[in-house]
Amino acid sequence: MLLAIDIGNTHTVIGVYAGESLESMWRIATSRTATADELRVALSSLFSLESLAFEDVRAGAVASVVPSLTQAWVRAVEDAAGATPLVCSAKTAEGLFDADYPRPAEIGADRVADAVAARVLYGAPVVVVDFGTATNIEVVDSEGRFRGGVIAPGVQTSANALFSHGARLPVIDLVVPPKVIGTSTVEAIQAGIMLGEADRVDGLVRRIFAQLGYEAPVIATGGLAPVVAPHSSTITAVNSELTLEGLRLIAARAEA
Ligand SMILES: Nc1ncnc2c1ncn2[C@@H]1O[C@H](COP(=O)(O)OP(=O)(O)O)[C@@H](O)[C@H]1O
Ligand SMILES: CC(C)(COP(=O)(O)O)[C@@H](O)C(=O)NCCC(=O)O
Ligand SMILES: [K+]
Repeated sequence: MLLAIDIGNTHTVIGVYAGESLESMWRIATSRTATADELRVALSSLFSLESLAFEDVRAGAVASVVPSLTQAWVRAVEDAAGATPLVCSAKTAEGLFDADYPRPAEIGADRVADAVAARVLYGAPVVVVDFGTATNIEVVDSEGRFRGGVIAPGVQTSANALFSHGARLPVIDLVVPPKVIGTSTVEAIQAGIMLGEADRVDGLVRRIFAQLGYEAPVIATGGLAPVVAPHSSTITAVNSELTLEGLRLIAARAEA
């Protein structure tokens, strides 16, 4: 089995693969100050919850965008599974990740994994929109090369900024309102945040197509993808496992 861990700024997603099949997937809160011991305890409870055994883990792969947690997770996987995980980056994904980009080392590991999975699973060209703490877009051109993309505030991040600066504004649920013209404060904010997000992505994707000179399938992933994607006119598929799939592909290639 492969233990794949995607450490995002808000959530850490943990996947257990048997070959190409994702057997278990858990989403836990990312705590920036967690220690390797705490992470090992978390891993061990999740494993026992589904009667999985550490002995069956043969390899690990980690994509981290939270530098303070990378080593803690590496140690937790080593302690639990006895295997040193591959740490995903533009460099360790070499062979699967071809970047036409000035400084590949600065690309977030989740973006590398997303781009790899999208190209392998959907072909090139392809665009990924990852709705997390940030809403980021990855562009893979018709030659299969990562060309760069977009980093914008994520849905919850934008909403938080609005609440903290508007003295009279209530906290809202991140759901899409029935109509764009809000007839209450809550609906008006939901229209601004949720429909605004779908339209912002569509506008950015159209600009990306214009720059490339051609269109491409657009794959949505990240916590809020299922909520926003139905309201977008450019997103063609939702794949909530895209980042984990990228880790699986990168780890498989590193082993071969
Ligand atoms: N399963 C879910 N259902 C609804 N909203 C979610 C879910 N998971 C995450 N979110 C929302 O998406 C935001 C960030 O998503 P996530 O993909 O976890 O970010 P990151 O990859 O940056 O950790 C969270 O702030 C939360 O509001
Ligand atoms: C863009 C990100 C903040 C997205 O993180 P997430 O929303 O998944 O928590 C992350 O990929 C990151 O820190 N990237 C480094 C900068 C870059 O990719 O250019
Ligand atoms: K993201």
